[in-house]
Amino acid sequence: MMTNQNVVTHEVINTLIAMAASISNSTVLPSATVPESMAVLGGFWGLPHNKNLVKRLEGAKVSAWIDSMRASSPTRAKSESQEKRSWILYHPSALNTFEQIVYSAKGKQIVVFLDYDGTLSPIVADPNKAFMTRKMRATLKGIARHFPTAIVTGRCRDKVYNFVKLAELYYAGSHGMDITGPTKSPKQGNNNNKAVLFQPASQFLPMIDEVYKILLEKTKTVPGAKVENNKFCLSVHFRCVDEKSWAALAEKVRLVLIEYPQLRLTQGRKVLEIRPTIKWDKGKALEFLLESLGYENSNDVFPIYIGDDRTDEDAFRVTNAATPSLLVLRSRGQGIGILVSRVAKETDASYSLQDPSEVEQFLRRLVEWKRSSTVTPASV
Ligand SMILES: O=P(O)(O)OC[C@H]1O[C@H](O[C@H]2O[C@H](CO)[C@@H](O)[C@H](O)[C@H]2O)[C@H](O)[C@@H](O)[C@@H]1O
Repeated sequence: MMTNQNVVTHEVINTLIAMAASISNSTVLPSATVPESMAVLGGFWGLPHNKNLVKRLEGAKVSAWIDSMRASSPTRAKSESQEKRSWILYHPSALNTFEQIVYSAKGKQIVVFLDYDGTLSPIVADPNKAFMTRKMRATLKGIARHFPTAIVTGRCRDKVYNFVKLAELYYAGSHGMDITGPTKSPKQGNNNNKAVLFQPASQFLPMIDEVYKILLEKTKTVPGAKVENNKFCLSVHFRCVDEKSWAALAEKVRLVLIEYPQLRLTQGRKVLEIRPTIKWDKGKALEFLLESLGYENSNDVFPIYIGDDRTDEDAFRVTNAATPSLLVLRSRGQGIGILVSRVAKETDASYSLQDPSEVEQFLRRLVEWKRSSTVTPASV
């Protein structure tokens, strides 16, 4: 006999899939995908929904998003914990291991990839005021003089350009869905770089704009909530929202997204990010840029990727989905990922730095190392 407990509806399965995806890789799968293997669980699609169970699962999904946002922005109290002390053994400071890093890069072309928020600029309450220091800009200028350098960010490309203001860099905005090359040579000469422009999600622009307007409207009653239009993706900010209202805000976002199965959601530092379901992320952007620079299948390149957020894991992590010959960082076995964090976090990065000021120190040492290693005997 069928009881309420064993009634598993299509909707419940979809919610379960979305929850599992949200927990494992922050991905909301298209609602149409119900694995056949799960049908055997019940084999009774179309029977009345168990509304309480559905509600509980939907609530669990919202809680999973919130837990994930919390995990991305843990409190400082944990920074000196035992956990951090053992974590650092596996993710040593890139400053303390600098010599080892540059030794591995010997004879190879270093290419530098940098996330923006939390990596080049400190995290602040107002996303429009996430300025980087002059010192950081000067160091970045030096870096770009010696190595191809790209900013890879969830931000809108124009907005991040206005913060960084360096025309000699590559920019990959909207989580890598909006890529351009330098418009100026780092050495002030002619710009011989081939023009690079890649926008794999252009067809989603009208939908993103539509969802932006809906979210603005739906979230306006939640004090502190902000919705940011990052061109090919959106961010819903929780940082200035009372934690008691986080679940309600996340629920509003969930309800809007039900109507847009072509969009998916990821969690960052007190932010929910909404973007197209295309197979494109910061890792793919890194591969694309290496390829544009002529380093496809090359052993002579040493990419260094520095980032602080969950979305940077796509670049740290092994990926061989689209281009099996190109693997990201660890799997290339020749580059490194550096996580910027004061606390222990699960990561595929090999090294760590504590904050943007340590990132600046690391980059400055890289410039000094390059300068000293290219000094010719005649110029000494
Ligand atoms: O890939 P990123 O460059 O790290 O972009 C991720 C998000 O960064 C920004 O939000 C974060 O920084 C804000 C300013 O410090 C902070 O207020 C917010 O809480 C952080 O999540 C940016 O505003 C978002 O649009 C990006 O998605």
